[in-house]
Amino acid sequence: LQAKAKTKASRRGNHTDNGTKKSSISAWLMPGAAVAIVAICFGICYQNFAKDTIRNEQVVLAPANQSFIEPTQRQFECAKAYTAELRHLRPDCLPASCGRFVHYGIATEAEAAALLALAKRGFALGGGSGGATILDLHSGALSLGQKFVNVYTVDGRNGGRGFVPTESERRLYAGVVNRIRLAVAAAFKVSNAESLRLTKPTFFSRLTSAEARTQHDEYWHSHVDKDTYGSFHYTSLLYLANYGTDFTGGRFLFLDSNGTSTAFVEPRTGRVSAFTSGSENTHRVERVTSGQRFALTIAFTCDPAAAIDPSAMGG
Ligand SMILES: O=C(O)CCC(=O)C(=O)O
Ligand SMILES: [Fe+2]
Repeated sequence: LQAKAKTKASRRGNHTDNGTKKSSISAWLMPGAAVAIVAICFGICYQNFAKDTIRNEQVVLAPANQSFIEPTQRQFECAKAYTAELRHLRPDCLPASCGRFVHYGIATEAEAAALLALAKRGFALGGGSGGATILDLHSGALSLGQKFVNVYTVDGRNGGRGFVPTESERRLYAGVVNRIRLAVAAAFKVSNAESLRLTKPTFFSRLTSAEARTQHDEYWHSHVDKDTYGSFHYTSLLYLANYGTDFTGGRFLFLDSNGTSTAFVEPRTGRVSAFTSGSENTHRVERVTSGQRFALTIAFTCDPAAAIDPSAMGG
């Protein structure tokens, strides 16, 4: 994992974002590796494109930079490269239009609490030395200091790092993944929901205001998930902490092509934010200024070769 992380870090050095370096967190998350991170939310403000919600509630248009607290959805055109890739891969996985939504009720508060407990049990076995700690449920990659360990393969008796999700935690995770998958397919009017498959990395993140020690800690850079993670076509975030009480800062910002924030999401326990993963949804997470921000990243791919089994924790 360390080697992979280093490879990622070096690759990352080649990326630019308006002349500045790109997210280090993004670097960890590249395929095969450990993981990475970051965060955020889902806001909104594409008032010109507002259309409807997945429940057909009336949408209240908001001025730029205002967040949406109630379930809501925005639709707009996909980036050309995104559409071209999906059309080639699997046309029945294409969204009717690209967009983003924020929703409650996909996971109950009790379920979010149980997932947070699972995350904390894993994080207790490691912890990054900077502001970002991630635990990839699929690969087992866990931040430890400035490196990563594998919580599944490290011998718990010798290393004290055995991580064993219970059967009920495995079922909970797989159930939440499935519900989000169906919500994403419905929201974006994907003609064949079965064409959407979970992909990696799928990880818990804990973000704080601690000073960055490695590039992986720099979770606040602007990025496009499709570019960062390769296999992501639909990104979802299940938040496990509350903006304003558990932590400050740390909102999820959607950015326009000038890098200006046009909408944001305030993380709230149980809130699910989901969006198509192309450059139509360029985003970043604000730096956390106090407290701890917990989230679970669950993403879906249209590429059968990049699909993973939600119950296959540890590979
Ligand atoms: O945690 C979040 O709200 C967003 C994280 C993010 O952008 C990412 O992991 O790529
Ligand atoms: Fe992202």
